[in-house]
Amino acid sequence: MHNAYFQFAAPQNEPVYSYAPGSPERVALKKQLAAFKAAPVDLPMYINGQEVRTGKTVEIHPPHEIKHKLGQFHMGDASHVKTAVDAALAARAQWAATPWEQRAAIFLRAAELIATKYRYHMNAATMLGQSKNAYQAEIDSACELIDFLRFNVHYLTEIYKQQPASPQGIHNRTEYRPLEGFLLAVTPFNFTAIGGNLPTAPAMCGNVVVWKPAETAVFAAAMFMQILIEAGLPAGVINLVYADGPTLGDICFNHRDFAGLHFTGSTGVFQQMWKIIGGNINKYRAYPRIVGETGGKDFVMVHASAQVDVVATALARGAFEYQGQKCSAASRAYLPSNIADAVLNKLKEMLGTMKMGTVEDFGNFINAVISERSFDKIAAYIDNAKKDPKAKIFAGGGYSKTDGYFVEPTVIVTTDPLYTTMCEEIFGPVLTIYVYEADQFEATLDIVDKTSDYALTGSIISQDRYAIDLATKKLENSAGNFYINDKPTGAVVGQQPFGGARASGTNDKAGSALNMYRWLSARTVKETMVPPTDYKYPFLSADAGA
Ligand SMILES: NC(=O)c1ccc[n+]([C@@H]2O[C@H](COP(=O)([O-])OP(=O)(O)OC[C@H]3O[C@@H](n4cnc5c(N)ncnc54)[C@H](O)[C@@H]3O)[C@@H](O)[C@H]2O)c1
Ligand SMILES: N[C@@H](CCC=O)C(=O)O
Repeated sequence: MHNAYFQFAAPQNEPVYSYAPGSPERVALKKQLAAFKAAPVDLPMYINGQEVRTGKTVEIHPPHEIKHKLGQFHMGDASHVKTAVDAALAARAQWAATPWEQRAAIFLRAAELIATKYRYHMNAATMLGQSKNAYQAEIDSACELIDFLRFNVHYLTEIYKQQPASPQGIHNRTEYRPLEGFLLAVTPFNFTAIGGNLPTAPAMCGNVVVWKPAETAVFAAAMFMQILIEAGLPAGVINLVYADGPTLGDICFNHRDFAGLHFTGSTGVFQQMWKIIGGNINKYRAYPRIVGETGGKDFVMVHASAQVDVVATALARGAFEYQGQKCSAASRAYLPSNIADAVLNKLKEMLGTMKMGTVEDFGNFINAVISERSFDKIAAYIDNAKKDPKAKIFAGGGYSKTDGYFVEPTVIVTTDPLYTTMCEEIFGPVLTIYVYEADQFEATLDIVDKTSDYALTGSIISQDRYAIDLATKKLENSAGNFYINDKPTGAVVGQQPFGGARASGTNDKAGSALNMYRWLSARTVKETMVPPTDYKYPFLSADAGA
């Protein structure tokens, strides 16, 4: 029974802990890392609120310490995907009818549990499973995930308030229903927060979800699922399955009740899914909503007026934090000839101080890349650059997979603005730099715009306001998130809604009201207080026959 309009506190961004030497959070996190390393985990799927163990197990190893076994997860097959879809559909009616304040409370409670009781569990699982240092885990698996949960509750509350006008004698209203069917959330390895956001954003809206995380991120995903259950998420609302992509797609994309896809990952996989959904369009009850945030080839454009230290720092952080495995990572930069040498030398000096190794050693800025497949792909790009006359390895270039998948932060300088590594997404710690004549700023902006099919993030670094204005205008379509005098990474929920256009995705801006609208289907209801009782218009009765 609703007998009040409920309000939720306006959300604030979760404060980022520093993990500085001697801090209590550093002690607590190290303790949790040690605990996880001492006791291997056995991770089930979660279908209809039940833990499902198949016995077909896949081992989990930290990418930076591949000989250590962290535990295992239980792989599912087509039958588990089917059961998950059935469980979701069975849960739908009751969940959709549950009042907003009750649904919201579950996600706010999950946010609170992560902020307090499970902060170090989430961070340690992300550090060990996905090879993130403490700071990178903190901004992801603690703060960004908490922010997604709290801010999305706020955005949805604001959406529900939006109502049409009602003139005298008529009451109009808009109801924001969940979609008719189930949602599929398919999530990438690189951000635990994205893994958490993709199933929960539609679920908040009253939808039911089948969630498949990347195999390399199962540890943190399962931890988050346990927290959702502890927070009171009813059985069947979100069903976490581990299945290979094509098997999952075969069941979900052929189902009459498939209502939408919430995807983040590579462009190729998303385009393949879209094609299959398009080919099956006659099978569905309604047009599925398709939201996908995908790859990037993110740029840093530097003007002749830029400060050397600002540029070198933006490149060092933007390109190499989390080993360049952010969709937003700077992977191509354009330096003006007047400061290029100074920037390159400063950058090399910074890279020389970056330590690489395990996540337990908090002195390491660089950890491992996610998998052997990824390592081999990155190493091939580096090897090709070593052989190509158009490219020169300016810094780094080394790699080893003896103990873990380690790739040195690598800077390639090229004489060709269309060299392969200026165009293709590598998704590793490789930055390619093209030096342009300082008086060719505007022509180089055209090159920046046309070089890549992607349009995710980009930066302009300049002290000249006219140059900033020109770049902002000319690169309007080149990046969904555009930064002025900053690195192109590190968007914060509620501050820089995130997403790109062109081949980078549908630009529905994760962590914003725009995204929440995609999971709602509006019904408009008009009620007439005193209905008319005669079909004739007034003018007909007044001048009858004239
Ligand atoms: N734009 C963004 O907001 C954003 C954010 C994070 C990552 N990314 C992108 O994600 C990519 C890196 O993540 P990744 O390596 O996990 O991406 P990926 O495309 O390899 O995998 C993403 C998800 O899709 C699944 N998948 C793969 N093939 C499938 C298939 N045929 N059918 C169904 N599911 C399938 C994977 O198992 C995983 O769960 C990069 O391209 C990066 O730019 C984009
Ligand atoms: N919020 C992150 C998203 C990165 C995606 O992989 C950023 O802006 O760097």
